[in-house]
Amino acid sequence: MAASFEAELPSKPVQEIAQSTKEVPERFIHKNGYPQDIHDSVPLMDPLLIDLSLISTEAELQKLQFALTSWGCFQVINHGMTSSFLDEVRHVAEQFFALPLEEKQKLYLTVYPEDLRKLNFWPENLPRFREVVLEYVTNLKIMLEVILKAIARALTLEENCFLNEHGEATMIARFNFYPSCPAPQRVFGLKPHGDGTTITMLLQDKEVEGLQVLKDDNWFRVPVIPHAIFINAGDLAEIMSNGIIRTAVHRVVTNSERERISLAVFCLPNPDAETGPLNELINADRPQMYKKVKNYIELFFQHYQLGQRAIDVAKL
Ligand SMILES: O=C(O)CCC(=O)C(=O)O
Ligand SMILES: [Fe+2]
Repeated sequence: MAASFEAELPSKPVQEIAQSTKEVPERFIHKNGYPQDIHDSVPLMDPLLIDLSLISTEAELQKLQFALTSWGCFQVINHGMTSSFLDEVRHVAEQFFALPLEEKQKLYLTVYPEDLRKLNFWPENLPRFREVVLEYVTNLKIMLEVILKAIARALTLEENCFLNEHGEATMIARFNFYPSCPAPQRVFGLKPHGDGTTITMLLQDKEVEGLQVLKDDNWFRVPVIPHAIFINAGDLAEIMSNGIIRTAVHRVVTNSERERISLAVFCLPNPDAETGPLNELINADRPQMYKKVKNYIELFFQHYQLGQRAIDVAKL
């Protein structure tokens, strides 16, 4: 139910709807047998913590390899950002959602490349918003490189190969707001999806759980670890790794008690460049499984609208 990229925005933002009524509009009711037991019976997953300060050690790279190939996600700690700074990021996100509607509607933030930052569209009435968000994404940009290098090493490849295939990163920040919901058994916060990214870096709500990940046809709750950043591999990591990394399919469930906020930063390759499986990962045992793709995000949203997955089109 969170507002997603522009194409998906409902006519009236969900935050406003939740404020004006306790009835859930029909279009939010999930049609395909939403399970009643979404919360209690879904097990908690292992946190899959990766310590970035130890990322060049064999032990950490092995954990990363396991996380990428079996789950497609992990959580990073010791990333260099303090807990109080992460709280400040959450705080500006909360302030943002308290703004009048016109200010919020303008927002969909490309943060990299820098020349595509349309700072004039950023909320003006929040004194610390720009500064905090810019500091946060500057840190994430550095972290993206560290992670792409670590992913290469975890797959026993030369450390720059993912980074080179990726090229200059596009990074898009999206603030998600999930109101408390009177019918959590029947309404998703976000329906099951894989992201159309290389990786997505998510700052979760500090207290309210809601994110779940699919593994071998079973859902697992992602634990809230306030000082960690949750990283999920998207379709482009699956494509670049020729299927060795699995996109983490995930969903967000709602609850009737509390609202939830998260900040997702989507990391994508340059949309004008072709991105495909790394040559190092194509061989007689593992033939090329995906086509090269260009401007994948567009393909992604065309399919998302139809409830389909773009990665299926990219498969050979
Ligand atoms: O809010 C979350 O926990 C997940 C958000 C998400 O999956 C997305 O924005 O694509
Ligand atoms: Fe997502």
